[in-house]
Amino acid sequence: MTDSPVLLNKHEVERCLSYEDLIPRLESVMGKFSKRDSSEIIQPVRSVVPIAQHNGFLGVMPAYLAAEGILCTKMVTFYQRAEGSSLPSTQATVLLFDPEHGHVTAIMDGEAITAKRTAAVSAISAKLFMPALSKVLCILGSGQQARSHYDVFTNVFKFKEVRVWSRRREMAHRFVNDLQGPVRVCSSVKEAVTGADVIVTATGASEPILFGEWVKSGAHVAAVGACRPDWRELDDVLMREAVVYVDSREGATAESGDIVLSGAQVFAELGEVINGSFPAQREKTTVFKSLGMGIQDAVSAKLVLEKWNSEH
Ligand SMILES: NC(=O)c1ccc[n+]([C@@H]2O[C@H](COP(=O)([O-])OP(=O)(O)OC[C@H]3O[C@@H](n4cnc5c(N)ncnc54)[C@H](O)[C@@H]3O)[C@@H](O)[C@H]2O)c1
Ligand SMILES: O=C(O)[C@@H]1CCCCN1
Repeated sequence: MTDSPVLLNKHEVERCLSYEDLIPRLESVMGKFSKRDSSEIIQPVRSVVPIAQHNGFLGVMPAYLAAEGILCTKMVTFYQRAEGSSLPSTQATVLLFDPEHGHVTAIMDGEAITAKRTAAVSAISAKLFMPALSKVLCILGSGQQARSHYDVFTNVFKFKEVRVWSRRREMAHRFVNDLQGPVRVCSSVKEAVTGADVIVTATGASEPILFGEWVKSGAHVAAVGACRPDWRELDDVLMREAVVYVDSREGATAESGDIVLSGAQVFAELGEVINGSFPAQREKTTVFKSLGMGIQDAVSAKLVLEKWNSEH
């Protein structure tokens, strides 16, 4: 008989996962992924089941990291919510397995993992691609991802000014009221992004909200939303003028409306830059198009379980 799986709720997962531990693990696994060595990492593009009646999707995200002994899958639902809805748009559960025997070792909340690992990967992109003397950070959106991006970006970097825009101004004010530091609420995307060095787009938009004509030359955009092949956050001008980096080329080709519909060329994966096989073109306008990967959830879940095991 195997032991029952460990069950970890959102609070426990949040407590056991620090950006300090997460960032180097993500850099390492994304570098390994980009070597495409299937004896080391297997991670197919996620399977997505549309839930058309309810404007939602179910995604299944398996990954096997042989050398680290991690077998994992995340199951994630994401919905386009009506404006004003208080329901979360993204919900997830992560399962860790014993790779040798196949039983489940842990079942944990995936919302905290999704929030933190996505923001940590965006911070890695900013570390590589943002202008050398970046002073102004702008966040578009005021939901879960906006919050985790605020946390890690203000922790890892020192910005002189942080701005936020949300389609409902009162939500931007609520976002700011929950934070410690000063943040300027902007009333339009144009106002928010003008002159910004780093722009995070973390919205549920399915049409472009960020236009290239507003983006300062040399700025870095970490684009987190628009994770369906017919959804957009960024316009064609921005996509065609920027140097475009992605987390996974296969994922981007299958799922990113910003890439597929604009016809933009992908320059490199983040892992390829980490490995030194492609350069970080920091002096140019850059877009990091994030879609999310099972390997990111897998190393995050392993960190959570290691920390929890060390305490019990
Ligand atoms: N790249 C990844 O790995 C990854 C991971 C998780 C979530 N996401 C995506 O990131 C986005 C944000 O996720 P979240 O969990 O923060 O969601 P959330 O529901 O907590 O927040 C969504 C934000 O987007 C805004 N928004 C919704 N529709 C909009 C529209 N049409 N125009 C402008 N703003 C709009 C909302 O007002 C809110 O501020 C979603 O698209 C989600 O699918 C990506
Ligand atoms: O990688 C993820 O977890 C997310 C879930 C929501 C849609 C986009 N990708």
